Amino acid sequence: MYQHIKVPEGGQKITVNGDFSLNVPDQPIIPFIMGDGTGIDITPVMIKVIDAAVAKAYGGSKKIHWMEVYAGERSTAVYGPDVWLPPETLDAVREYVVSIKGPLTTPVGGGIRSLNVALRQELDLYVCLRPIQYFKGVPSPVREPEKTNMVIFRENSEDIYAGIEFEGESEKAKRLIQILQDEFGVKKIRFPSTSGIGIKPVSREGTERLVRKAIQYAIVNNKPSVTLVHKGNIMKFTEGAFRDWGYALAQREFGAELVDGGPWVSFKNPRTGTDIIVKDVIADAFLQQILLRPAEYSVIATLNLNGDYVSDALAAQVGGIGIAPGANMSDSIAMFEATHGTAPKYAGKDYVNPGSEILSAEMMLRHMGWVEAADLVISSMEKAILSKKVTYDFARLMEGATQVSCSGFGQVMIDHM
Ligand SMILES: NC(=O)C1=CN([C@@H]2O[C@H](COP(=O)(O)OP(=O)(O)OC[C@H]3O[C@@H](n4cnc5c(N)ncnc54)[C@H](OP(=O)(O)O)[C@@H]3O)[C@@H](O)[C@H]2O)C=CC1
Ligand SMILES: O=C(O)CCC(=O)C(=O)O
Ligand SMILES: [Mg+2]
Repeated sequence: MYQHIKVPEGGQKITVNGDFSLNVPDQPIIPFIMGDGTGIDITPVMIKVIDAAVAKAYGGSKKIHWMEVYAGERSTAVYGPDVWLPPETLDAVREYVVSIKGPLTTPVGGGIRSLNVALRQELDLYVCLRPIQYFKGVPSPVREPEKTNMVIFRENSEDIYAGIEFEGESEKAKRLIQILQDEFGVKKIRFPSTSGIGIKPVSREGTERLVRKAIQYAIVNNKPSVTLVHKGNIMKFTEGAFRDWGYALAQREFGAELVDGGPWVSFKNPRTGTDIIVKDVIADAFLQQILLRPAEYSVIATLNLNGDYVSDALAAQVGGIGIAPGANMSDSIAMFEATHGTAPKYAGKDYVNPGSEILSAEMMLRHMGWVEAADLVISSMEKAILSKKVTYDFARLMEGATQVSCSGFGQVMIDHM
């Protein structure tokens, strides 16, 4: 049925019900993308650790059947020189519902557009969910890292990531600038003859579906607040509109009411009766407040570019992007992936921290309802860190640590299960 994807025998598909709940068989087939760069180091370690956790948690009654699907450099090797994202990869990710990927390279300036962004857009994985959690013993640049406890909902389908860009001095850029000047009265393009032009679409629908998910998450997980992070003072009809549409949604769909005349709004959590405040903050102020007053923030809903910046910044506060997991989700499909990239200087050296991808897989197990295996991943991660047998990123900041390799850290985790 597929050209190059080999469907494992003995496994079954995860399926989705009408209410978007999952039917997860005991032997599910999970597609994975190995990833470029350090993907070849971390993905096999992730698989080994997750297989060990599942085997230990369920005594052999459950098992994941991993199915490699291709994107990035491995895809060009398998499908041909210019095939970076074969259609059958998208088909398989859709068909098998839950998947995981390693990082994929995107060149700066010219060259292919991001495959990571393409996967999110093609599959309409509109939520990028990135929890920021502190593990005891992890070295952090801040004094009280345990106060940083947030969950980022990054809008994943719009904003400047739509890739509508025209190179400076190209015919298209010149035409667009001409139209802006002639038809829209634009006078403020400082150097029109050499300006590249980028377009930033942000819609009400896109904002509402993201903010709705963030508020629902706050309700289910009994969180005290949802903060809309934006740069709406400068970009009024994109980032400012994100804020306004977010507040309007909270009022319309969740019955939130103005706090002290607004703009903050608040409503009672229907499950627990506690207050949930929906507030907003401008992105630059947010970036200093997460260092100075992190405990004031809980669930974060933000646009695509802000979410990208904020993810790495918050990850650094709890130990870095070596331990920063994530998921890309639509209502039905979920593709898990680390926050970090391919770290090319370390590729193939069995060196980097596999923690982000392992914790992304932990989110995947929880999403599948395999809570016992997910708990085992978390507890073995905690014990591994407390044993101080850690990869270079933690070892260089920890006193008395023993530095282990990428696969070595996976083994330390397994030894602690
Ligand atoms: N979702 C995805 O697939 C993503 C892909 N990318 C792509 O990755 C490529 C490289 O991007 P770059 O900007 O260098 O960002 P990276 O996230 O790949 O690396 C930046 C730095 O983060 C640290 N780091 C990254 N991964 C790990 C890890 N597993 N363990 C410990 N530390 C880690 C390293 O820090 P140090 O030098 O201090 O050791 C590294 O030099 C680009 O092509 C980019 O587009 C980027 C982000 C996400
Ligand atoms: O697509 C890329 O290469 C970068 C993506 C990224 O930085 C992210 O998803 O956080
Ligand atoms: Mg990023």
